[in-house]
Amino acid sequence: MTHPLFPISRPRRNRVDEATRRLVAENRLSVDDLIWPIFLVEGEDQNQPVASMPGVRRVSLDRLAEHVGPAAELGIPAIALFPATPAGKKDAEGTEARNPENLMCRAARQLARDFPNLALVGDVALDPYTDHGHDGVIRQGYVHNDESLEVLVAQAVNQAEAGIGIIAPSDMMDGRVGEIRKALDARGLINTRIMSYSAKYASAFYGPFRDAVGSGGALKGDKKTYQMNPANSDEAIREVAADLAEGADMVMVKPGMPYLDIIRRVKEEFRVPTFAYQVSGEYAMIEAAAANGWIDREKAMMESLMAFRRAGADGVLTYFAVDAARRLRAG
Ligand SMILES: NCc1[nH]cc(CCC(=O)O)c1CC(=O)O
Ligand SMILES: [Mg+2]
Repeated sequence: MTHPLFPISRPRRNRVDEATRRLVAENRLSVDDLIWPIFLVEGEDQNQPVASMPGVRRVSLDRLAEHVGPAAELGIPAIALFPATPAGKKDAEGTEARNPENLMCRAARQLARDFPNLALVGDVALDPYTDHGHDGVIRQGYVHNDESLEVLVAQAVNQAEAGIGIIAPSDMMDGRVGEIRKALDARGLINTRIMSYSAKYASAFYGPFRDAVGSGGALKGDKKTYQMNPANSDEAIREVAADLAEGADMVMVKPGMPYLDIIRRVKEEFRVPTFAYQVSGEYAMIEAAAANGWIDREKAMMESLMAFRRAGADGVLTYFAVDAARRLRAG
C-alpha cells in the first residue's frame, strides 16, 4: 500500500540538491552557540595533553593567551574555566575555592584584561579543591547541603570579583542559586549572570573530565546523593523550576546527547535560555571511534552539535568548540 498522496507528494524532492536542502533546513548551528571548556594548570610553560581526551590540553597561565586566542578570533562568545589543583592545595573543606589568588581567579583577571569581549563561565563546585573529590563538604559521611552552601557562595563571589561574568553552579546542592544571587546582589554585582547546571545527572560520562582535573582518583564513592538519577525526567523539570525561581538566568542539562529528551522538555516547558553540556565522555567516544577509523570525526562532531540545536538547546558547552567554529567559518 503506497501513501495516498504519492506520487503527488514526494518528500525526497526537498532533498534533491544542496541548495534546496539548505533552504528547508529547520535548525542552524552558529559560532554564537558555542562555549569552549578549558583546563588550567599551575606552573610555567605547561601545555599538557589529557590522555583520555585527545586534542584537549591543560595550560598554565603564561600559555593561556596563546591557547585562547584562536577561540576569541573565531568569535566564540564564551569559555568555561576548569582548574586542575595540585594535591597540596586540596583539603576536606575546599578552602582553596575562597582564595582570591587561586588559579581560576588569576586566570579570570588575565583573560578579562586580554580578551575583554570573551564571556567567562566559572564552574562553582568544590570538587577541584576537596581531597575527597566531592562537590560539597562532608558531615557524618554525607555531603551536607546547607554547610556546603556557605562555601559555594564564597566561591561564587570570589570568582565574580575576579571578573567571571557568568557563574555556573554545577554542585547540585539545593538552594544554591538563590543564595548565590543574594550574595552577588549584596555586593552590587547585579549583572553577574547565573547559568545553573539545573539538571545534572550522576553520570558515567564524566570520567575523562575527572582525569583532566585530577579529581577522579580522589573521589570517594559516587555523587548519587546530589546529582540526579538517569532514570528521571519529571524531576529535571522541578529542578529547573526551582533554579529559575531562585534567579537563574540560564539553565543547563548535563550530560548532553544521552539527555536530549530532557533538553527538549526543559525548553518547551520554560522557554528560557537552555544549554547542553556535551561532556568529556561524549567527546572521548567520538574521538576514540574516529581514531579507529570507525566514524568520520568531523561529520560526527557537526551532527552531534546540530542534534543539540534540534532538541532545543540555545547553546552547547563542547570540547569541539574551536574545531566546530573553524568548520562553520569555512562555510
Ligand atoms: N562539578 C564538577 C564538574 N563540572 C563539570 C563536570 C564534568 C564535565 C565533563 O565531563 O566534561 C564535573 C564533574 C563531576 O560532576 O564530577
Ligand atoms: Mg537543584
